[in-house]
Amino acid sequence: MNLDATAVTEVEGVGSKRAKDLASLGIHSVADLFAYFPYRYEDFRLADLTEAAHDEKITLQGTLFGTPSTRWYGKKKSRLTCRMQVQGVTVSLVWFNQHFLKNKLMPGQTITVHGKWDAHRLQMNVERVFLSAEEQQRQIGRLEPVYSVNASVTVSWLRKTIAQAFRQFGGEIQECLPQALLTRYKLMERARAMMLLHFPKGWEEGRQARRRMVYEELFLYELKLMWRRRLEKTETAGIAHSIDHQRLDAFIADLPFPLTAAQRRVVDEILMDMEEPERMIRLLQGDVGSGKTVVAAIALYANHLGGYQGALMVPTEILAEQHLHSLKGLLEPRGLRVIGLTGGMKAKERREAMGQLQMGLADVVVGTHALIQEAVTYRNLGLVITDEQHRFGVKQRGLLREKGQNPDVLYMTATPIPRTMAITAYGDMDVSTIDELPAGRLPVETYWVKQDVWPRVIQFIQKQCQEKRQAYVICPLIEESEKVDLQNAQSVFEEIAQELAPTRVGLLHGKMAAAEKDEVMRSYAANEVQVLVSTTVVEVGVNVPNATVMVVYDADRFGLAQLHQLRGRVGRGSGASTCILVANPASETGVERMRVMTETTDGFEIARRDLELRGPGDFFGVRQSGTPEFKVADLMEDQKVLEVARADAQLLVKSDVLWEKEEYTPLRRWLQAFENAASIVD
Ligand SMILES: Nc1ncnc2c1ncn2[C@@H]1O[C@H](COP(=O)(O)OP(=O)(O)OP(=O)(O)O)[C@@H](O)[C@H]1O
Repeated sequence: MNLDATAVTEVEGVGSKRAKDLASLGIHSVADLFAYFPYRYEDFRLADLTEAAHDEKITLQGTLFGTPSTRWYGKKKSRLTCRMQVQGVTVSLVWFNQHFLKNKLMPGQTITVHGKWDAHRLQMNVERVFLSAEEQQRQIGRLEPVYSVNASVTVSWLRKTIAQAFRQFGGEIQECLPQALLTRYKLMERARAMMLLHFPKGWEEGRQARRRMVYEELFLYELKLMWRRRLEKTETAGIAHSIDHQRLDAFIADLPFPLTAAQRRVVDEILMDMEEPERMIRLLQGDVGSGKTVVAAIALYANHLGGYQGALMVPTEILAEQHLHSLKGLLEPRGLRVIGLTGGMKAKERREAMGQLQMGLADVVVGTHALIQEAVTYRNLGLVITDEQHRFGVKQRGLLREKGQNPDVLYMTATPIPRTMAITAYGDMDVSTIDELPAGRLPVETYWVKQDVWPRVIQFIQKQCQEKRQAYVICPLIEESEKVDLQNAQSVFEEIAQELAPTRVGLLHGKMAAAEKDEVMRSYAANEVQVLVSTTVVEVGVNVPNATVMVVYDADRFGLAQLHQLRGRVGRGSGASTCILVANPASETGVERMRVMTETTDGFEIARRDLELRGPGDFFGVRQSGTPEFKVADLMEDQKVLEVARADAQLLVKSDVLWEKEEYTPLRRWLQAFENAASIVD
């Protein structure tokens, strides 16, 4: 029996109305119902009063004494109190708006209560009460599942429905993991684990059930990634680039600076991949300012030497402009033709650029998403380098494949992420890391100041400008408060322009026309404008090495990853740089963020602290879409399991047993179903 194909209406007590309610929670089949796990458990084990923590929910059993009393607040609101002797201590019980209980509470009676414990007043705010002996016996020691529900479904109805589903269909739950893995990790069977996750008999059993389901979830996830990678690598043959190493080495030797050891290493990794006939799908991660652009330029040149066109795709037009400029500088002296292609270009220019790509007149193109739109065709695209921000997913790779192109792909990310995150987010890629900054870089001195010293911050900027340095002043802008934020940026701009006159100050924000933005950015890069007041459009990738001051206004409104990116806009040359965070944080997290920023400039460390402060869900929410929400696994807690599951999946994808042994049939089916779907979904 296929539980995925069994509708919830097959469960007794679920009619079409109820099925609709369940659908609103994303539950359609019996399998969905089983996989709708509780997010926590109500604990009905009796608490030890000496250990009960303040504000925690606990369960107590004791003997009532004295008479309960009710106090009324108006006609509807009441507060019922009663005293109870528990483990030799007198505690007070409080019920809100349940005056009708008064007659049921008899002095001398033993009852069990559950609710929030106030350890200072020795008082419980009672949520559940169990009066009869049978009721108490049934409830004490239980762990009751709590589900996330909405207005149309209650927790208790869901609990009952899931229990009913187990009675009818629990026996149909199929094992999906091979026996070898179950034995190796002493994992319990799938059916039992699912049952116990919903209805644990005790904590230890619950823990074991969870362990099993976490492993399964992470293993299947990794297996899917490994499988996708294998499909892409083997079934779609890549390009075995033939690279003229002599000319490439000459190019590298002619760069204005020697490569760092880390750059050299990642260049070798990339070249090796390119020379292989298998398709390259590689992630290049490096901290801000670590010099990824030049690595990209080298790869593009190598690709050209093998006779192919290359593309560099970036998230904003400003960046496209900047990279176009620097790639032209590096590659045109070598005889390459480098062109730009963005959505903001005039129709005629666009047509011209597209024509050059189609005819093979252009060797390298730099642009935004416009690069892979349907109308754009390439003569022979051999390498696409792209930015993490708009992940060039399976869908986009498919788009190119449909055009008969199967280029190598290199992703660049300036948000270094901890290893576990990299494994989950980029599990289907190889990873190269630049873990070293160019020599001579001074760490950016970072200060956190309160808003009342703003005039002194302006003075500081002025002083730097007198020394011919440049400064950024960044103001937050978010959609919800866009209007006010824009006004704010505007008035900060006016204030600074006035204070610093005749120093030239520029303003940049996302609402400006593309040409206007380009012009402001160009004049800033050329040092015609010395101070740039901007909303976050400069966050990623902008490179103006002469800028040495970064002021972030209302810094607590930015996340850590963003602050790190912003700070990375300075300290890109040999001059000493300063970052000033102006903030009066309203929350503890805000304070903590400021603290982290002043304590470290290491992007990996900041990513780790960010993760601690926000939890992985959020981390991905901002940076990545398309990263899975796990049902049971928790990336922070289950890192080790993830690593193990990944290694197991990697091994299995390469091994023959997957295809030959009977016990692997469920996994095989699962992968094949996924293979069929892979062409439709990303
Ligand atoms: N090996 C090197 N030695 C000295 N300077 C270097 C070296 N590599 C790169 N640079 C310079 O360092 C600066 C930063 O490089 P780049 O713009 O490539 O950084 P990035 O890794 O793209 O950083 P971000 O992600 O912050 O934009 C540039 O001005 C570049 O010319």
